[in-house]
Amino acid sequence: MATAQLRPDAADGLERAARAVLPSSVADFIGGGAGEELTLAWEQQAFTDYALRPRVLSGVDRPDLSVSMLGCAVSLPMAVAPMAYQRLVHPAGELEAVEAAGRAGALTVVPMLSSVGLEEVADAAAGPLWFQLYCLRDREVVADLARRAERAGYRALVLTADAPRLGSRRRDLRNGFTLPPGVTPVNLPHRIGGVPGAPGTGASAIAQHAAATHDATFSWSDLAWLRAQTELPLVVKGVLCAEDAVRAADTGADGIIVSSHGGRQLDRAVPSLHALPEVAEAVGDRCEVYLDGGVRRGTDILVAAALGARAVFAGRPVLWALAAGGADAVAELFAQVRGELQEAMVLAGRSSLAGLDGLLSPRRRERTC
Ligand SMILES: Cc1cc2nc3c(=O)[nH]c(=O)nc-3n(C[C@H](O)[C@H](O)[C@H](O)COP(=O)(O)O)c2cc1C
Ligand SMILES: CC(C)CC(=O)C(=O)O
Repeated sequence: MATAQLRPDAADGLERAARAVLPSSVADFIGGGAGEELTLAWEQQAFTDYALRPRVLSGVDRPDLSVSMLGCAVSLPMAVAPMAYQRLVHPAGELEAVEAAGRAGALTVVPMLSSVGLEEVADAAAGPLWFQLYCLRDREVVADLARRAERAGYRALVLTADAPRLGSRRRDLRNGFTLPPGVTPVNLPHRIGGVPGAPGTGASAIAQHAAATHDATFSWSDLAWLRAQTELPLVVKGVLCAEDAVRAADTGADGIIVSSHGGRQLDRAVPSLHALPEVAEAVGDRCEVYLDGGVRRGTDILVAAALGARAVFAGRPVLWALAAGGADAVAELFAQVRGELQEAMVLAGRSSLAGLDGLLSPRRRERTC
């Protein structure tokens, strides 16, 4: 697909273009959420609960979009969220997204369940990488992945804490979602790497794999154990309240990603944007605070930054872009978001993301949740 076609409407246009080329079960896996998909819908709606209060005659011509993410200098405060099995949407999988993000000056979180090996991804990357881990029953596998990521040059570890089991994703259950041949969790050792297929059984293969490998007993003491396994900065992903944010900071986390997992885990969970202010206030300068969920355009980044996020992560739009046009389309998505953020900052009279006090006005209407 020619990238010029993507310009008019990056978020929606990319999804349409991707759906035209993807098998419907894969599009459902990407686009779907848990339960009635209420949190999935709320994630994007939450951004419309805020209006911007622009300042005029501020003389802002070229706003500074750069930020440091746990010591990684990036030129855009939007990074790629960890998303499993990217070869589902593009033959080069994670390599393609990492190339585009690097080109755009953005950071990428490579998922534990990548479909290209974590070392191969690191070798190909131009930009900074973090590595994501799930809370697995087999602690030795977790420790070994942490060591491999450190050796390969990843700059931080992200522990996804909101998936003691997989949320009930009804679309995947209905479709009997399976991974096609050649798309496998290559980072995992053989003993836990198999993802059983379930076509026609009404079961989701990835839910079965998570049931066999994720550990719901993983707790704060295990986070302390992981902290002791690595010199890398440690980020906890999936925090949605002040209490857990403080606990994470007390246990040695360096960063927190406020996230509802894109509405894919606990349905009716508070959308991440609504949880962000209490988390940011609770941890102050003790941890770097990030957000994902529903970020689709430059103005979303501005709202999240004004509520306390140092940077944001984008999930589904990157996969839609990857499916629609590979690295070029992902790069185009980043370019579009960069342009939108620059425009919004000039028009709002804000020269940097650190100076957003007084930018937001709550919209006076019923909250959506
Ligand atoms: C297809 C897909 C796969 C995902 N896989 C993972 C994963 O392996 N690990 C993880 O921590 N989060 C995973 N996520 C959640 C994302 O990291 C992120 O929290 C979410 O997509 C953000 O919401 P957004 O899609 O609205 O941007 C996945 C999300 C999608 C859509
Ligand atoms: C394969 C899954 C464990 C990854 C995923 O879909 C998710 O985390 O949302």
